[in-house]
Amino acid sequence: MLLSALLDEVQVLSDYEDRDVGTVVNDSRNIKPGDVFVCINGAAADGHTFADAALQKGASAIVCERDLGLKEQILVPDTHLAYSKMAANYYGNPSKKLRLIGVTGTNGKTTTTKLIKSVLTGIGKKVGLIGSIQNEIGDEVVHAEQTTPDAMELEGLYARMADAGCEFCVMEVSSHALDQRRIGDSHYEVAVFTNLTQDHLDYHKTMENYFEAKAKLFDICDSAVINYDDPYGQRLLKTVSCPMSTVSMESQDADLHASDVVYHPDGVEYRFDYQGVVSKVSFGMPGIFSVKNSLTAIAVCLRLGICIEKAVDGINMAQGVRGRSEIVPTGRDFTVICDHAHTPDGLENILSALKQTTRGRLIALFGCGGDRDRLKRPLMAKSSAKFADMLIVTSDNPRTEDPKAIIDDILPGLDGLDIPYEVIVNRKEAIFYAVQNARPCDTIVLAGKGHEDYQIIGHEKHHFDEREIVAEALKTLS
Ligand SMILES: CC(=O)N[C@H]1[C@@H](OP(=O)(O)OP(=O)(O)OC[C@H]2O[C@@H](n3ccc(=O)[nH]c3=O)[C@H](O)[C@@H]2O)O[C@H](CO)[C@@H](O)[C@@H]1O[C@H](C)C(=O)N[C@@H](C)C(=O)N[C@H](CCC(=O)O)C(=O)O
Ligand SMILES: Nc1ncnc2c1ncn2[C@@H]1O[C@H](COP(=O)(O)OP(=O)(O)OP(=O)(O)O)[C@@H](O)[C@H]1O
Ligand SMILES: N[C@H](CCC[C@H](N)C(=O)O)C(=O)O
Ligand SMILES: [Mg+2]
Repeated sequence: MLLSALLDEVQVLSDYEDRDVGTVVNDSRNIKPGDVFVCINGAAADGHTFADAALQKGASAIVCERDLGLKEQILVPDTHLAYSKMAANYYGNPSKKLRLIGVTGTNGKTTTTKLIKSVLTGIGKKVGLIGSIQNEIGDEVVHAEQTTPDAMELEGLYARMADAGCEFCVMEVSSHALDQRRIGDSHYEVAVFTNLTQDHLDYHKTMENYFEAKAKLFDICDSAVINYDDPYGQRLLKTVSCPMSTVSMESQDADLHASDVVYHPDGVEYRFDYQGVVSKVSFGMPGIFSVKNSLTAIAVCLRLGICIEKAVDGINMAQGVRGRSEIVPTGRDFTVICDHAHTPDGLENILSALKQTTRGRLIALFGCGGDRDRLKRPLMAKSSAKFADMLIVTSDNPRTEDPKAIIDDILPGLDGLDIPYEVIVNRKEAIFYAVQNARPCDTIVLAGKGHEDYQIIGHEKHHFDEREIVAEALKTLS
């Protein structure tokens, strides 16, 4: 591809000689001869320091933000932006061939995107999906390493979706991706805001920065669906200028308002009113957030022009989502639930929901991810203690942190609270303990890892599937 074509619509501040180049790469370790290396000043390193290494591996051009004194350099004002635009150019701007739906918010992105895809697929549409569990091109599954992938991977996925005939792409848009401009010039037919509660302050530092990152999605969309009950949702309502629908469980002022909610151990039922038409939903995932996420998915479908009956039918037929309130079979008189709650708000939601349907003790097993927001750790303990009868504090993905030090950050959240708890650092041993000590009618919630089938210790991923571990633990029972 010609360098000039790759740089189409990229603001370039220096002269360069046009030539054929290879692909666009932002990691010097992956350079092949002829590639263009883009220097990104990241959280852990400054890509500009790897320009020489990239040249030694045969890079044909170096895109950078500051003068490196190299004849191969191409100066741009913002390399994040240049990288994502070059990625789009490399793949022929495939997002323009798709109807994009972007979902952002602290919790509920994976569940809501899955539900939207489910409704669209149910009416015969071919749909791509990008998110934390996996990426999907119709029925084809593509491994996902991140919630919102790096720009080259993202544009590559868009291209595969467009080639495969997908009309829609439903995607989770993380605050990191918005901040790092991984999504480039993607433009969304519908942008969705689920909620904003504490997470990722290691990266964003303040809730205000975190909110501002999320709010960027609403500058690049044709229409929006916003959670009316969330204080940050209320702030968005005042600033977003495109057409929008609001969803609420609390206020009749919202465009879609859920009422007459009935919680079952395995699902929810509710009614909602939309422009004077009352519809009834019966959705097979439990908990208050299942009402919120399904109502949000319905609002998105209405924005896409799908009729209300088809949207509601789609939700009524939708399957649960892996690792979200997932019941792990035990064949015993106690229940094990595997859930991805990994924030104070997520834990409060799952545990308050299960409290209503648990006749025995509600036991919450959780840890906190390493190399992630430290400030949320004691708050997660406090949230769990609000509704659980007993806690088992253990590890999540310790990553490069000492698991015991993470637990030391969690425990102060329990100071002064009268709740029994056990600390078992090894998560497998903790799950064994929970299963071996379960009593009739207890519910054990394995929180935090959900769909993950691995545990990250240091920089390594080890196979760790909670469903398998529960099955192993059950075999030890008499
Ligand atoms: C904090 C964060 O988001 N970091 C992401 C970011 O890395 P970065 O730009 O900060 O990279 P860096 O390590 O500082 O290096 C700077 C530059 O030097 C380059 N480099 C580095 C070393 C070298 O030898 N040569 C070289 O060229 C790097 O490739 C990079 O371009 O860009 C990288 C490429 O896209 C990502 O892989 C990386 O994700 C890291 C692994 C990560 O853990 N991200 C998490 C926090 C994340 O993004 N999570 C959200 C989920 C949020 C949610 O929904 O809850 C997500 O969207 O997945
Ligand atoms: N609307 C919601 N509000 C609050 N909590 C929710 C909501 N939906 C789901 N949850 C809780 O949060 C957990 C994570 O949900 P989900 O995976 O859908 O969120 P996410 O935004 O995709 O998370 P991630 O940050 O990992 O991408 C669920 O397992 C559930 O416990
Ligand atoms: N998308 C979230 C997922 C967290 C999952 C939890 N298991 C953890 O490792 O903290 C993150 O990357 O922060
Ligand atoms: Mg997700």
